[in-house]
Amino acid sequence: MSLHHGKPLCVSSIFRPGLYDGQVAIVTGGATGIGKGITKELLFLGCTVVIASRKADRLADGAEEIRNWLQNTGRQASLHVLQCNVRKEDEVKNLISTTVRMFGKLDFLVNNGGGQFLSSTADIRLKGWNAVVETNLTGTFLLCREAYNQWMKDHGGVIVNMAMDMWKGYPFMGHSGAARAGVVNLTKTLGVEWAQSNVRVNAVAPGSSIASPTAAANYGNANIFDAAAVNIPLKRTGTVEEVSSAVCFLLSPGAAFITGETIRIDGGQSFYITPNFRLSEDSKPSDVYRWQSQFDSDHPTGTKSKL
Ligand SMILES: CCC/C=C/C(=O)SCCNC(=O)CCNC(=O)[C@H](O)C(C)(C)COP(=O)([O-])OP(=O)([O-])OC[C@H]1O[C@@H](n2cnc3c(N)ncnc32)[C@H](O)[C@@H]1OP(=O)([O-])[O-]
Ligand SMILES: NC(=O)C1=CN([C@@H]2O[C@H](COP(=O)(O)OP(=O)(O)OC[C@H]3O[C@@H](n4cnc5c(N)ncnc54)[C@H](OP(=O)(O)O)[C@@H]3O)[C@@H](O)[C@H]2O)C=CC1
Repeated sequence: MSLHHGKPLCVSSIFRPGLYDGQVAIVTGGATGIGKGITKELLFLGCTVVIASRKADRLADGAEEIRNWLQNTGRQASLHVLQCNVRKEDEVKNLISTTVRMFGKLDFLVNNGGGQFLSSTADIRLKGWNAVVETNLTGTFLLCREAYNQWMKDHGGVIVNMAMDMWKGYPFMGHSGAARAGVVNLTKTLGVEWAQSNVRVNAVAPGSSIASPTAAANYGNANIFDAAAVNIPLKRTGTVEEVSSAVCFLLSPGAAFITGETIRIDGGQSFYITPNFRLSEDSKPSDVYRWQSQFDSDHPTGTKSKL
């Protein structure tokens, strides 16, 4: 246990220290929110981690914070930063080839980077639809394909993709719901196709409830995640650590016989009834369709013929 301002810093990864010694991982979106949590835990467990996303300043700030955090645990971070927009094929190719060149291998890929904006589906412009689908589905596809073709096909590896609570559709995030459903399906396909190369491919599906300041800023509402708690059977929002531990499990030998799977991390939210974003209270009941009885002669459109 190391000291932090004279006090022991409590680090509580459930996994054994050194579990990922000598391993190399890429975590997209690894400088903020959930991705930062995953990066910290992988580093703490001994992994070399490359974090990658669009914004250089975000990557630099996140890396500095992570390095300081890890130093307080008494470990040296093998943390590296590469700029990459997952929507750009050349940048994805470069991310994988640079990582393999620098570290000699690639054991883990965590496709965490992504997101969307809130909008009724009727109002989404084609450019916005494409931006969200390219970020979440096409970006995941490109990273998986390049990781496989450039390294994992011949050496094995583990991939974890990011889905969301879109199981009942996702009102006001129709673009992302559709893209993440695609990610879940792609995960199953790759789990089967790449099993022959000893590559496992799984996903996690956090509920709409993993509080992080960067995520909340995306919606211009710092409290957006608090509203979710009433809809969660476990009666609270989730933490980045709770997503990270599921990711670390899927990457670990403990999950050696799991592939093509998506794990829900949502406190039971997706099995419960209410979505985060509700329809207008003004909406009227919909039209009813029913058979009319042959005796219903009073009904203006009733039929007297036998059904
Ligand atoms: C809370 C519930 C659960 C939370 C789950 C989470 O995931 S938390 C994680 C939360 N974190 C994240 O989600 C972070 C990552 N997310 C993002 O960076 C963005 O949401 C992105 C995915 C749209 C990419 O953005 P970008 O800047 O690279 O995109 P671009 O410049 O290439 O073109 C974009 C086009 O999309 C449209 N459009 C964009 N915004 C809006 C809007 N507010 N309104 C309407 N439309 C909007 C617009 O058409 C625009 O083009 P235009 O018509 O203006 O020429
Ligand atoms: N928080 C939640 O409740 C939930 C989150 N999720 C998903 O989990 C993931 C992490 O979200 P969270 O940490 O909460 O939110 P953040 O907004 O903090 O994280 C999003 C990350 O993705 C990166 N990113 C966005 N677009 C791209 C791109 N085109 N190329 C590369 N990187 C990109 C961003 O970095 P940069 O801006 O530098 O590119 C940022 O680091 C996302 O996919 C999100 O949609 C899913 C369900 C629920």
